[in-house]
Amino acid sequence: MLETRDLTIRFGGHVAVNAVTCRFEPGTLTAIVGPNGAGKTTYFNLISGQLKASSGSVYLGGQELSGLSPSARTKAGLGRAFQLTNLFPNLSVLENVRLAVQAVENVGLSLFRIWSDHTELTRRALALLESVAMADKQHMPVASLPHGDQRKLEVALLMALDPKVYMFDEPTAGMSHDEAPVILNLIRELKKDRTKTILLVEHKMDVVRELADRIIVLTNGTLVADGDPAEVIASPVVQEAYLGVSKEDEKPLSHPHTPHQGASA
Ligand SMILES: Nc1ncnc2c1ncn2[C@@H]1O[C@H](COP(=O)(O)OP(=O)(O)OP(=O)(O)O)[C@@H](O)[C@H]1O
Repeated sequence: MLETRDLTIRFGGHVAVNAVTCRFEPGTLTAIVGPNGAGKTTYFNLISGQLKASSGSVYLGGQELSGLSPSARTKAGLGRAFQLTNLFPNLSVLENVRLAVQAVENVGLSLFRIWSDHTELTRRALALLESVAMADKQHMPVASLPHGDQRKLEVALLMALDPKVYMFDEPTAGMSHDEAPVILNLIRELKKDRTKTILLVEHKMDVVRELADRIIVLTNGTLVADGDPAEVIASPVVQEAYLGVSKEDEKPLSHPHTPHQGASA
């Protein structure tokens, strides 16, 4: 179980995440919604360690993660999408995924192991690429991929880690109508594994309605609603004050935008 306790960050005088205490259970997909600037991405950054909290703590399976680096948190089981800028832009799509699989397998520098495991690693890397419908792009350099493919590759790399917790920050943002279903299908598949905890920041209300087992609402950095999706969506306070949409409305919760630099998932 992932847990935040009184998690808080201040930027100067502005409290972007304000004492958020919340538990996320395995087998549950929790959607995190709220208006632009509510603190959703910042909350993710505090959990994954990209930002250092002003106060409060993060626990995963009882282990305190506060103070650990993002990579140490990844080792502990937190899965936040890679930023492609951290990859090898001139290596191919397949080579990048194979490196991710290899890193998790801890093959190390034994030349014999690398050679003998090569076929198996390639097979696993290809299977991951197939799951994001990118096997046909395996030989392309990562740097030359269009935006939608880059986002799909981020998800393939995340799956290579096989984390306990999957954190998706607007996973289909900027994708075409053809591409988005690939990612949504993958999330549907991941949900079937009851050992995984999934967090999803998402503006698209129809996606939230379909995928979420639970919704939490942040506004001005504060947790203002938490519960069953239908109840949270229907609650007058959320409808009127925070979402600004009518019950039947399928419009986004707020306007999608480009994620902040250094904070994309
Ligand atoms: N590194 C930073 N320095 C200063 N202020 C920041 C920083 N990161 C975020 N903020 C501020 O914190 C607040 C929360 O931003 P955040 O991006 O977390 O909101 P969000 O809910 O993810 O919004 P959106 O839906 O637009 O993505 C905003 O007022 C933002 O300007």
